[in-house]
Amino acid sequence: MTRPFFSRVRISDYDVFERYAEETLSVLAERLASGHPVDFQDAVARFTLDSATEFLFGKAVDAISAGLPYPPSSPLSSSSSFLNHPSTKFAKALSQSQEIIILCGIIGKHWRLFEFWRDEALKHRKDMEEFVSPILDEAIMSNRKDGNVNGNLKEVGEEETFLEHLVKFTEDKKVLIDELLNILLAARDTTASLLTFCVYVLTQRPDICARLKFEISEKIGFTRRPAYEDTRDMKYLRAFLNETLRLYPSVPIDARSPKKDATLPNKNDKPWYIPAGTRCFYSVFLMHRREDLWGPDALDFDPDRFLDQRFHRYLTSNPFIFLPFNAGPRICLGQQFAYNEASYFLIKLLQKFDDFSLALDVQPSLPPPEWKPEPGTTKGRDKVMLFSQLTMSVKDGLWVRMKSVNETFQDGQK
Ligand code: HEM
Repeated sequence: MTRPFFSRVRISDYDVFERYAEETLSVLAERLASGHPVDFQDAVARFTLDSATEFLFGKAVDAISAGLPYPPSSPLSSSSSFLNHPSTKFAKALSQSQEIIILCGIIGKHWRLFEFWRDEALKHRKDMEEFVSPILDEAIMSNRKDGNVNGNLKEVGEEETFLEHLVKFTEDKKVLIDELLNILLAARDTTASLLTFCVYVLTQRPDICARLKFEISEKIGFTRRPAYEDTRDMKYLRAFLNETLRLYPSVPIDARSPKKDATLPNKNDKPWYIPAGTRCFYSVFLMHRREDLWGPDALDFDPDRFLDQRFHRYLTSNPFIFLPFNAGPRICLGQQFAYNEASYFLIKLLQKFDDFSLALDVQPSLPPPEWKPEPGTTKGRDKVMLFSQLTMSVKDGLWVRMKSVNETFQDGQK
């Protein structure tokens, strides 16, 4: 019932992204103009939460209107209007539910003992339901009004939200909330992670930033909003997104368990025997950095590897070495939505900003100084601390400075 909703027409409706990208970029510009750096990771998590809730429920939680945090070292950091904003409650409940999911996954079947006295997720679920419940009621009522009580009209309507589509199948509020929150969890932090690491790379690689801007100037210019037809043909942008997902995959570790007893090949030895039901974890993060799979420059950030002969040499012949969205029947349903959303946001960002740099003076967590770069490893390469729960992020936010593109530059490129 979910799959038809992710059709091309639906996911290439860029109006959903426009409003929240505009709002996020103006909030960022305002804060930067006041002389403060911004936590880019926090800003894009607000953007992806607003776009995803609008796409799914037809109503955004409006997380961007809460404003942005100040660096923890700033005396302005704990404004009560920011901390008590209704969207902050929703976002916090979503993140804390995610932490419980991870714990539950790690502890496995003994998790029930931890919940002997109380349901750990209940409070967070209630906080989210407070927002979702009235929207559900409205969708159920309107479905009944349309005379579709028995759910006969199951095709996806043109202007329909995901929720309006789901209520044609069931009015069971528990099922509806589970479905919606499941997709929201899958959609928000993954795309926020991708955008965060894209900007981290831009702070390190002005050469890549210049090539992206060149492609934008050729295809769209610096004043027009991007359309689906523009982003579809932007090869360097897509290669940049893929290279970011290769070295900084949003989902760095994944797992599968076989339904029946199975074996896995073991290069120079007998195959591995995997009994049915055994959970096998694998690191997409490490696989994406292997020189035997990606070549001797596997550790270098180079989008061209998705455009030149290396693409055919390594990837066409062995496509399962690149798994940011996983593969097979349970491949990410939102893959195209994510590419569209990230492309849209990055184009708008690069149309408006320049000179991206890390604000290391306010960055709360930095890699320890003894982590010196070592050839053949990525130890000590990154200037920020990577952090991983279900998704990968920058520990304690990605604090950056960037400059608004000046008018002269814009005019010169038109
Ligand atoms: C850069 C962004 C994203 C990345 C890297 C990503 C990655 C993934 C991965 C690795 C999985 C498979 C998890 C597993 O092994 O079970 C997955 C599943 C899924 N993703 Fe995404 N995702 C992204 C964005 C999105 C978005 C924006 C949506 C929805 C709008 C979405 C919806 C889903 C859904 C519904 C599933 C479950 C599919 C199923 O089990 O059949 N994802 N995603």
